[in-house]
Amino acid sequence: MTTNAAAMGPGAGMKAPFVRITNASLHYGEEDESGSLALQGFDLEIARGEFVAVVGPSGCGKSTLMKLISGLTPRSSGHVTVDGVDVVRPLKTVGMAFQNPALLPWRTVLENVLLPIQVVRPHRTAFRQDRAPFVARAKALLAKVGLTGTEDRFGWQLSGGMQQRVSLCRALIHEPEILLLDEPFGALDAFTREELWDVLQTLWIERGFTILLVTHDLPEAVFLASRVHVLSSRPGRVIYTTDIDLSRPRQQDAIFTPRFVEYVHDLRAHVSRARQGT
Ligand SMILES: Nc1ncnc2c1ncn2[C@@H]1O[C@H](COP(=O)(O)OP(=O)(O)OP(=O)(O)O)[C@@H](O)[C@H]1O
Repeated sequence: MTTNAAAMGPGAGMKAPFVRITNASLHYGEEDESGSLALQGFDLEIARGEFVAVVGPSGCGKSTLMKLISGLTPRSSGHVTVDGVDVVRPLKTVGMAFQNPALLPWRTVLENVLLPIQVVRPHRTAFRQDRAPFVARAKALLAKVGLTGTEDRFGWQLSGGMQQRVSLCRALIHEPEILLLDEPFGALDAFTREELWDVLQTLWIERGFTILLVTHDLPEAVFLASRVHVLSSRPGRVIYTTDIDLSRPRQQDAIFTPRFVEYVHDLRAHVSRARQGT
């Protein structure tokens, strides 16, 4: 593995793992044949501020990994800690975005972005007392992703790419320490997707939070992440890890360079082997 600090970005050089998963398993339902063993013998460490991507065959447990780290579904065995805290219930320090932006249609863009603040303690109480700082924060985030002027519109009045930008703002409004992204750009056309790569990379470079990105798109993983993990077929575990030693900020042209293509080919070979179970 390579460890070029310039390429690794804000999280580079920080040793203590922010996320630590040790020999974890996650079993849905009963632990007999009626259930489903999604993850087994799972080990993973993510440094604070690191941008990590996870790729692997369909159904190998990538989304389950998100649930494991966020505490939405508890592990069946092993250890999972985030910032040294045992994950046994849903964490408040997590922001999440999915392939489907799932904006509430009766709420405006601004109200959608503010939703986590209105739901999650302790922000809820502070919000009731004084909305202004939160509204200012939401507007600043919308400006950051190029959506100034859309605050009073509804999600269904926006394009898919714009909705996904709103979803990113909603995931970030409570200033989470870790952002979990489950194929957030999977439903978008190629040009919009690449625009959002830039938006996400800029947000990460500026704010330095930890990101775990699940994606089927290998160029997306290589463009965005500093480290990519490949999972085995179900039950998933990490079978291959590579550091992406490309300088930041990465430009769209980078995807045509031989080194970029080499990373993608290497990952494709490992995912292909994982699919075949070899
Ligand atoms: N709530 C659930 N109850 C039972 N089994 C589940 C549940 N959620 C996921 N599974 C099973 O766990 C396994 C891993 O699912 P998961 O969604 O984590 O995979 P994935 O890698 O994200 O899939 P994909 O790449 O297709 O999105 C699959 O076999 C799936 O059917």
